[in-house]
Amino acid sequence: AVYQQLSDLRQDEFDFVIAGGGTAGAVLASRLSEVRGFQVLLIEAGPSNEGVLDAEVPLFASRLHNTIYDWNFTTTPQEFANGRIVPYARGHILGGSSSINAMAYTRGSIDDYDRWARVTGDSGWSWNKIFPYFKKHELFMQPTDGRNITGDFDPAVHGFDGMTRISLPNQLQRDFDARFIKAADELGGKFSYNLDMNSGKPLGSAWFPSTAGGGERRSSATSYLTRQIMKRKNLHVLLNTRATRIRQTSKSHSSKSHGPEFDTVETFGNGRGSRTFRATKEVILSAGTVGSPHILLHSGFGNAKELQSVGVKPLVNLPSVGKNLTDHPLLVVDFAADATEPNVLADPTILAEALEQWKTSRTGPLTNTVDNNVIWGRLPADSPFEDPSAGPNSPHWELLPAVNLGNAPEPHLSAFISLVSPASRGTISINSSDPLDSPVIDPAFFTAPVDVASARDGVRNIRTFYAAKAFEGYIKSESPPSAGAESDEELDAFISATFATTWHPTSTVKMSPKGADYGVVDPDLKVKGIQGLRVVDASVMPFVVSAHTQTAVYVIAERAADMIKRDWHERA
Ligand SMILES: Cc1cc2nc3c(=O)[nH]c(=O)nc-3n(C[C@H](O)[C@H](O)[C@H](O)COP(=O)(O)OP(=O)(O)OC[C@H]3O[C@@H](n4cnc5c(N)ncnc54)[C@H](O)[C@@H]3O)c2cc1C
Repeated sequence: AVYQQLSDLRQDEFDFVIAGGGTAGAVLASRLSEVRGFQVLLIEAGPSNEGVLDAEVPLFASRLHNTIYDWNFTTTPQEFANGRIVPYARGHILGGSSSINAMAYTRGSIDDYDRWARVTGDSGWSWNKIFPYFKKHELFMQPTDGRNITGDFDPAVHGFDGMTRISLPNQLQRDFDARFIKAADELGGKFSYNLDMNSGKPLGSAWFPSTAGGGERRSSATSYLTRQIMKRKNLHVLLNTRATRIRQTSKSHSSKSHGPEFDTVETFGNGRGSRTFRATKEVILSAGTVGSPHILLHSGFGNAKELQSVGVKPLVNLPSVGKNLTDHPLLVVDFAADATEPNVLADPTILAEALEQWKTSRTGPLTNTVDNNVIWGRLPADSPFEDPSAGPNSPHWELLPAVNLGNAPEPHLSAFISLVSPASRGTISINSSDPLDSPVIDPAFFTAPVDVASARDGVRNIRTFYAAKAFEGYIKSESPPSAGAESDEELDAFISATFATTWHPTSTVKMSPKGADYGVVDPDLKVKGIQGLRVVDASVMPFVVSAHTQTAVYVIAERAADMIKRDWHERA
């Protein structure tokens, strides 16, 4: 059942209490409630995703920023940006960031997951062991325009009966998509066509799949918390309620070998007072890379001195909480182009027609996400920097072409450049003892010089790609503010003045080997040194994957659900 407010829920005790109904939280609630004997409570700070049109129409994704469906965070002033503050969207809605994201469906490389296995000492996180979970999550389907996609993807690496509908672009972009493939063939080498960049070897140019299968957004809420699943008597979904702290109670167990048990979640419901919920089996934090360390810090988990300095009583000495924040910075380079693709979002007449088409048949321009194509590449082999990537299959940058998007009325072609193997590390911290205050978010973008080098390399590579003969007569010239920036210094000034985020923060509650004196959770995602508490979301990644992060979160949650079921000797 779904409860809109705290007072609607009668029960106070459950087997599992999950804080955060986002990407990972919804997967866990769905999978754990497959076991009829498990009573599961999912607590989400935001409202329902039901009936939110902007969260259904793929091309409307950007309209969800700065709304009630976004936490509307901002970063601290960023040093490399001369003190500029960067907006930092996070989903505040059932389905979390999967309900507001750009829907790119990318897994990362073999090396990304094999590095996780290596640094945690758990082979279960390796590419080969995780691979079945990609298939369990994915329901790959035909694009809604019905075109023949043979040769555009490799069926062997996809799942066809999983939970989340995935597809290649639902509609081709006239003028552009064919030229993109031609350019890849013409230039070859690092730009060569890659049949399927979700094979674990993403480098090269490829078609770009998304979680907009069937022409509409598929989030963890629409795919794992369907109406049918929501009818389960043992599944309770509480909306509009914040988890504020994790606590011990008089009922908590404690043992010398396993430490104290944290079995209770303190909540606050939208101005309607607070209440606690007890988990007889486990509390699971799934509040995301910003939310999970925020709750832990306010509960007294962290660096004792730092907690004391803001008036929080230290309870569990875990100095890594909130550290290692890793994110992918983003740049946009624009080109004037002879692009005849309609600018749907900027023209009210075209938009009205496109919306009608979407409503009647889930076809047309609104079914696509911002990009149909992608290029993944690496810094040159002779780069003087220590390689921050997981290995030779992991890209340093991603180039995403977008046609006629944004408010500029004149035809243009953009390239989004995302730095997907960054070396910079930031922090999530708190500056008060009030858990309702916003956390302090400092991604410390571009504090590692290799990230600046990757950004310059990305800009230079999109220029090389767009200079292919395939684009002759189509691309006219590069537009300001990047136009004319050639030297390292000129490019650095452009990067510093304009970079934003790709919204891929991870690693603030990172995994480390059992027994390690760093990290926050063990490879089974249990918080070190205590009992009864796991963290399952993007925050546990020991390193960010060199890809958009939602798919990695889905497979973390799928594996976690299996681990939890196994621990409690239950099977669906
Ligand atoms: C604008 C945007 C665009 C993106 N684009 C893409 C993309 O195209 N492809 C891709 O792969 N990835 C993308 N990402 C990243 C991806 O969506 C995230 O990595 C992933 O969804 C994170 O999952 P999560 O479960 O860790 O956190 P989330 O999905 O963010 O879930 C956390 C949930 O916890 C809730 N919560 C937080 N604090 C509390 C609290 N105290 N009490 C109760 N509930 C709480 C939140 O409201 C939220 O619902 C994007 C993200 C954003 C924000």
